Amino acid sequence: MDETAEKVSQSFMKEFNLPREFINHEAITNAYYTYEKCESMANMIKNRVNFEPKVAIVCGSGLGDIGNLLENAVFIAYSEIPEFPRTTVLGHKGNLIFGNLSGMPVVCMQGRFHPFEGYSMALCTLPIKIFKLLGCKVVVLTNAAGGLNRSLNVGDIMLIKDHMSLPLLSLKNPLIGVNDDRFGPRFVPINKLYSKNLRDLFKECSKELNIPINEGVYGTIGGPSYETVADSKFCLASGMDCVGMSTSHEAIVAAYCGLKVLACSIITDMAPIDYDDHDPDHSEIVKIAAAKAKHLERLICSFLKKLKDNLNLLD
Ligand SMILES: O=P(O)(O)O[C@@H]1C[C@H](O)[C@@H](CO)O1
Ligand SMILES: Nc1nc2[nH]cnc2c(=O)[nH]1
Repeated sequence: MDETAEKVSQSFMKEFNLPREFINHEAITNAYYTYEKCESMANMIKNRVNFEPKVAIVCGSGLGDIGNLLENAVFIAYSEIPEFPRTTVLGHKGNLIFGNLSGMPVVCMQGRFHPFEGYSMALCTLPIKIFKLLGCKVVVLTNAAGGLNRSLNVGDIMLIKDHMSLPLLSLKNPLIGVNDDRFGPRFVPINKLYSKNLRDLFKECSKELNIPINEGVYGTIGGPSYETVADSKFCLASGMDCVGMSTSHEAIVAAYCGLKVLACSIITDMAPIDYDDHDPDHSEIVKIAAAKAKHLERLICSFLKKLKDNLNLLD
């Protein structure tokens, strides 16, 4: 660590009375955002909205319009919630929206936090803990992703059946630090992370609406730089079907907190696997996600309706 970073870290630890061993970025965040602090953030929100959501929807890049579908919507800007992070990325507005969607009480996160913005994984996933404390049972994660598998096309919807996260594999994990059992257990099995029951329900919606979907493995890289050709080839050969910079760590914290997870990618571009391939461009990615969001919105609405008729899946 350089000298300035060390000084900042020292003064932070002194201010919050953290022992020396909390030098890890994730551990510091987790030590700071205690269960009690998260509870008081959740209580502040409950007092504002007087509404108990059962499902949380996290909107990916360019997918924030999902939030505008909610009936009797109540908006809370992230800036109104003390100690909640702020969004910094184009296509991520920064509101929690509460309301009903297909008869299901929902909270929608219109804009997410990414590790490349400088936030720890633990801070990026703080909202998931808040959703748990608000009473949510399910989280629906959405994202914009680059297609690696050449059987995918721009505009396709990919239901995530599993993930591979390069940051998470290398000890950048939101659960690092002293564990509070009130959130979840120390060690978390994640081999069945993306609920089969919820995926089956989503597949039924796809058939009924005649909106084809693919199923595959989502890969997470740290970003904000996109992949080199060699990176893409490595990711593809490792079994990733598409690649993005979010979602996996959120899914892990959801599972840790006992929430069921459904996750979908919109393929907004093809990740470069040849030196002549097109450069990924974030403003294009946001435009394409927004333009293709209608099908995903219809699927999510139909999924919530089915979930309402199968509330046993929430147990
Ligand atoms: O929030 P998501 O995962 O949808 O955002 C994607 C991944 C990067 O943040 C960005 C790259 O263009 O879009
Ligand atoms: N290539 C590529 N395309 C994307 N589209 C959205 N996210 C990504 C990413 O991480 N890589």
